[in-house]
Amino acid sequence: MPRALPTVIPGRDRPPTVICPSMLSSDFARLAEESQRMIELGADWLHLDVMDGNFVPNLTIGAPIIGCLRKHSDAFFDCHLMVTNPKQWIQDFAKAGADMYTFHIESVLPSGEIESLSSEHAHPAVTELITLIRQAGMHVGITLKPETPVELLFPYVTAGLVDMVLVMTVKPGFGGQKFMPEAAAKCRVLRDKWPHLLIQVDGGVDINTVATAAVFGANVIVAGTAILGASDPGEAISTLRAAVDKTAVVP
Ligand SMILES: O=C(CO)[C@@H](O)[C@H](O)COP(=O)(O)O
Repeated sequence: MPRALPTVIPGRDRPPTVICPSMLSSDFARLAEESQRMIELGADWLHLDVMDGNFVPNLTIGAPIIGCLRKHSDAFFDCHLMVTNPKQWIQDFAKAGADMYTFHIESVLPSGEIESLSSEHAHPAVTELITLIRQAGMHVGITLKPETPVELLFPYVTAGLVDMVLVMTVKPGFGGQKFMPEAAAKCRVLRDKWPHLLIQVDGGVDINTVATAAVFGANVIVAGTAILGASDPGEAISTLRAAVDKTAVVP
């Protein structure tokens, strides 16, 4: 069983704020220590970026490292798969102790077809992948690159097939890039349609840009440089959380 997802607080217009340091910005040689430190400083989840050097031009960690980390941490492992074949790694990640398995829709849909695909009908390859992730005992996250239309995700959210949508606010592949507000605007479209959906943003999120993401409706915040690169990461976590909480309407 994966660790539980946050539940909606009565009277609030969206699910609770979840702060996820991106461990891509940590010293990988000290991953266990750094992960422990993030949780002690108030982080909710650990965001683990998995890159295969093919889907994106960078290579990071895979299931073996995540399995090693699991021996040192009971935290929620939020795994973002930037890989060409997400189906290939499902069992390995489930065994390694991943809680959330977030895949890119672009890695499942044939690239030449993305523009012409319907936003009304689910694609069988995507639903099959979602079923396999769930059967393996993980929560399901779906994500998209900044240039991919958000409407392509609608069939899976409408059908209640996914637990979280990750809106990428940079081109996936590297930490330390500039936040793209036009990509973050996809959160508004999702939040208006699904008030209780977990909506995650990732890429260039810091104390200056987080309010934009939160006003658009994001409640799950990934930050690498802004937390792990801060002189006081605990303060950075609190500041990000407070900025998001401030935008949540309490009637
Ligand atoms: O997935 C990615 C990059 O592809 C991110 O998780 C980055 O690691 C975020 O880093 P910052 O932009 O916050 O430095």
